[in-house]
Amino acid sequence: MTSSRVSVPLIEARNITKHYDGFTLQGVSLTVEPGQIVGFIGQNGAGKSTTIKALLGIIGIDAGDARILGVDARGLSGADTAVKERIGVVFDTVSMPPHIKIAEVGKLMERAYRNWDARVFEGCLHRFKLDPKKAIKELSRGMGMKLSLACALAHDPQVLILDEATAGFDPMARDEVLDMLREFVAVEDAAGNPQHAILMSSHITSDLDKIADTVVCIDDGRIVFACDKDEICDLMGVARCRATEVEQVLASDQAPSQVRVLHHDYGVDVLVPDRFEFMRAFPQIPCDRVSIDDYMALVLKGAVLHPRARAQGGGDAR
Ligand SMILES: Nc1ncnc2c1ncn2[C@@H]1O[C@H](COP(=O)(O)OP(=O)(O)OP(=O)(O)O)[C@@H](O)[C@H]1O
Repeated sequence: MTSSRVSVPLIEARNITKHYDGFTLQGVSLTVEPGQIVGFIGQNGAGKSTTIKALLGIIGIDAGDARILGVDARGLSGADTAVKERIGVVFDTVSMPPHIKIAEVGKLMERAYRNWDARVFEGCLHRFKLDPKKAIKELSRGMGMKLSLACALAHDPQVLILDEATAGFDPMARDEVLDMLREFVAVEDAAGNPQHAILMSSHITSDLDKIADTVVCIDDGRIVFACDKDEICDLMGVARCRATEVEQVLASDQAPSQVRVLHHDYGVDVLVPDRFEFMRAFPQIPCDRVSIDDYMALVLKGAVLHPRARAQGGGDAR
């Protein structure tokens, strides 16, 4: 942020609850500030799409508060078109009539959106190598997603909400899309204040490693962590220990009050808060950069040990 101005979240969920038979979204809170890309992760069925639909007012919520651009999600469908135009949404499926051609999509969108920018749309088609003469039914899944993203960007949104929208991209297209998302979120007003933000759910955590500022993880309807991505990926480490080395690490002054560990057949992964300090203290133990996948596995499947409590006669806990 280049300004000391207090920024208002562009997307905000506060304690949202939604009950389905067999699943409950339980007090989900998340915020996306101007200039931020927030990655939303979690296992299949964890509640990502339900949260996104609740934020967009596509489904009703039982309790809590969901807002985009300050507008209550409950009133979003009836909101001013000007508000809806400022929200770009891409799901993992294309919901357009199968027989129409890409060029016709542009014409239809031009009529639907006041701020439609045909040059942005055509620029996206060019970058994505999409042929305007192709019909929707002739597009592969990845091509359909590219078209949806082109449409979302061309109506000049302030926020982009992407639900598994990068799943169909090949590696080259993926890098192109990540660049476009970075460009989108870098837009500032004349005073240098960021104007745009992105919330994107994804199972492709390597994409989030590259572009997310914050990573929010949901599991079984609850938020389990919301972390600064750089803190995970740049500072933390995962020490690949043998069983005997774990005791050594836990007994050291370096050990924090809680240590997350994940047992494998071949050893034990130990999450360390500062991998550079750890490598100085234990040069013989390999310690890697933590990927978002590693961190999620350690949090969701690992155990928490309390070395200091153990030293004083306490035990281990989940
Ligand atoms: N309309 C619905 N009626 C009943 N249950 C639903 C409905 N929509 C979603 N669910 C349930 O809510 C839970 C969360 O689903 P959701 O689609 O939010 O998960 P997700 O995290 O997006 O998963 P994935 O990564 O597989 O897309 C699942 O158990 C799902 O079966």
